[in-house]
Amino acid sequence: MIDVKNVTYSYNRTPVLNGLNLHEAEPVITGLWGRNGAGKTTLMSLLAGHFKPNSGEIHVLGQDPYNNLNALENICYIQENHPFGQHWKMTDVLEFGRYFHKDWDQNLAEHLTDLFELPKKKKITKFSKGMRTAAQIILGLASNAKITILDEPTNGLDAVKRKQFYDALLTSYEDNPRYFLISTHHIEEIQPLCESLVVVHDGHILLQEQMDEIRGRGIILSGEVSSVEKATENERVLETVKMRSTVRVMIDEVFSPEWKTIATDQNLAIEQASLQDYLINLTTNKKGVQL
Ligand SMILES: Nc1ncnc2c1ncn2[C@@H]1O[C@H](COP(=O)(O)OP(=O)(O)OP(=O)(O)O)[C@@H](O)[C@H]1O
Repeated sequence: MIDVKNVTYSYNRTPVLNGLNLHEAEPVITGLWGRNGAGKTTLMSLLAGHFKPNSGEIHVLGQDPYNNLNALENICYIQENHPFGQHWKMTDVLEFGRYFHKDWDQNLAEHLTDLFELPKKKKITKFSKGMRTAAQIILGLASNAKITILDEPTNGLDAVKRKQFYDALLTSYEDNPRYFLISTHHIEEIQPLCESLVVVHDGHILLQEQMDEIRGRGIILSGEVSSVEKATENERVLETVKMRSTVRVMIDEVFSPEWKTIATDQNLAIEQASLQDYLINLTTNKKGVQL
């Protein structure tokens, strides 16, 4: 579905993506995570054909998306602040969607407009932030595009609306499996929806894995310094927090019965790291924090 090979991209000679590779052959809901400025939006813009890579190749459904109307027929990219026309109302948004997306689902668009309680006759410029976001979501889901890219789609949505969006996304995906790439800073919340996760860091893909596998990663051990050191001496330590005579470390391992046994043997407390904390530690160097 998408194939990104060795792509580099710079803004005014400042490199942002640096030999980035990403491949996905099947329809899947993929979460895209990275720290601020990691390059998520740049990657999404390249996939949507908005930019041309400085070097490397991008193929979306077998075609180079840059300046390619044929390829763009199958791509729906909803930016964080999607540009709506100055005088647009919801009826214009739905009209726009119907015009630009050949697989547009008008019934779904109408249903979601009602579900999100969006007034049809009010100008989008007069919408609240959450209402604008909901309008963007409607464009993204009802497009039915084979490649649907959503940049921070839940920004400004309250908890009820976020749940409605997740349910609508899953139902729409079950009806019509396609490639969804969804960038987020709130990985804990969207991880149940995602079958895979891509992490961008330092201009390349740090991780591309099945969500089920990543969910199990990150173990936190705490106890006496010497016992923790013994248990973790051959491990990749992602974070160390010293508290007088005890220490708390996160290691890059899968939470397992074997590790529970090791912890019990060494008289250590053990817990599974949250996905968010694991990813933050994977992309920062927080070793040696002293409390
Ligand atoms: N139009 C631009 N001109 C110059 N530099 C830019 C431009 N857009 C982005 N950048 C820079 O490129 C880098 C990557 O930005 P990008 O928006 O792709 O990151 P991101 O992962 O989406 O970040 P965030 O999570 O903060 O939205 C940042 O250092 C940013 O300052």
